Amino acid sequence: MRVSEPPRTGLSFDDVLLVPQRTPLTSRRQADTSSELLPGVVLRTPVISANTQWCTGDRMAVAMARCGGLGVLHRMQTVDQQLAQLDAVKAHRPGATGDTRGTGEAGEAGEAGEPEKSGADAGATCARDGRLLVGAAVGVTGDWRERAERLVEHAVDILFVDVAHGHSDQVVEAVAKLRAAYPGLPLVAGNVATAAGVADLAEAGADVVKVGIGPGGVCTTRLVAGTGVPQLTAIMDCAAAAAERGVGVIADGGIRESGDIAKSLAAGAHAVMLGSALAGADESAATPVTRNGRAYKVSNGFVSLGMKLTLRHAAGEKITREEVDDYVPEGTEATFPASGPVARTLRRLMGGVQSAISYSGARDVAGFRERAEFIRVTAAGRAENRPHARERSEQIDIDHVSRAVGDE
Ligand SMILES: NC(=O)c1ccc[n+]([C@@H]2O[C@H](COP(=O)([O-])OP(=O)(O)OC[C@H]3O[C@@H](n4cnc5c(N)ncnc54)[C@H](O)[C@@H]3O)[C@@H](O)[C@H]2O)c1
Repeated sequence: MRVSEPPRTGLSFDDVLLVPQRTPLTSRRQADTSSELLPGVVLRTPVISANTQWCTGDRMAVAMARCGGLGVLHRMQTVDQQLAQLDAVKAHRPGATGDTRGTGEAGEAGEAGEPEKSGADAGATCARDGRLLVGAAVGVTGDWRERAERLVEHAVDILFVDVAHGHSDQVVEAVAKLRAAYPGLPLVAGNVATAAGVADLAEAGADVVKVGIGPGGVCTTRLVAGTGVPQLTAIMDCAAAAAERGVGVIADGGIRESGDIAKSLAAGAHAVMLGSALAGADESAATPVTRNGRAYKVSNGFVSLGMKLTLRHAAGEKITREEVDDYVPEGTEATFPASGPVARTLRRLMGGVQSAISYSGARDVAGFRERAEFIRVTAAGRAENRPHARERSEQIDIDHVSRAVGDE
């Protein structure tokens, strides 16, 4: 056993605030949230929907790409099921119908996720062939090679090698094999929480590393395994190592509000991955339920069963009680309040990020990363951060505002 000397402090999102700085902007709408995840892949909304069974299927992947973000199809299903979802995303015709993100007025970046009345997918994330860009997850055991091969045959744009402990020999070897088999294919690998993890995955051939051990909204790794690095420190450590090697970073987990997205980008992430924050959306793969007259979406069993049993269940096999009892889950099932179209959530989140960029005196994400200054806060500071005048916070109740503008 050793304790790092001098003892290091791991910081979480709530441990810091961004210090306001003089801005040249006259409106937050002038701030540009675009971020280059990979050479040639720019996300106008640097948000990726999580590759979990209760977040990203084809509906969510289409909606995310149309809003300028990205969806990653989960692997908690058979290869054929995942391919059917991939084909469905690729069959979507940008501009075919409705609600997408606008380009904003001339000279302004516009608000992310903004519906565009003309129906054109103007700000959508597209591949070179004009179809929507989409990612898909693979593991490192079982049929993973076949899964990867068939996803590539079906024109997946980015492969995500996603394993709980990504800094393992097994994952490093899998990434190296995929890199050798598909030299030009964008590869994301994770999850890790240290500079050493980034170095090994980058060396193996990952273009982007996914960062986060245990911060997720439904994750219990830190309780079950007592393991993890507070997420802001993990992002900062990993982003520094990634910058040295010219690879990207996705901050995965622990983000509840737009301020946390802003802090992640300021700390060096090129995009964030959201699960719980998007799972209540109409397009999420979670199951809709109504309880006491209110609409919710619920996660659907993967967490309690784990990867192997979930895959057997998806293939129609019977699972015994013993097998379920033998599995040690590192997560918890969850219920998410229904939150309407994901475009609405993204618009709100990106509005917050635009505010953060302008408060830091920057115009875009690159400038934000350079200029941002974090100040640590105490418990008293954290208490001050939240609305604390009850009558006033009731006055600005968001449901009340929605009703007033006839949003519901
Ligand atoms: N990063 C996190 O905090 C976290 C924690 C738990 C699960 N998850 C997510 O759950 C999903 C399933 O992940 P998974 O890894 O269980 O999938 P999986 O069951 O496909 O496991 C992949 C391989 O990693 C090995 N593995 C898993 N945890 C390990 C550990 N602690 N040490 C060494 N090897 C380990 C497994 O034995 C297996 O060989 C993924 O999406 C993952 O990101 C994430």
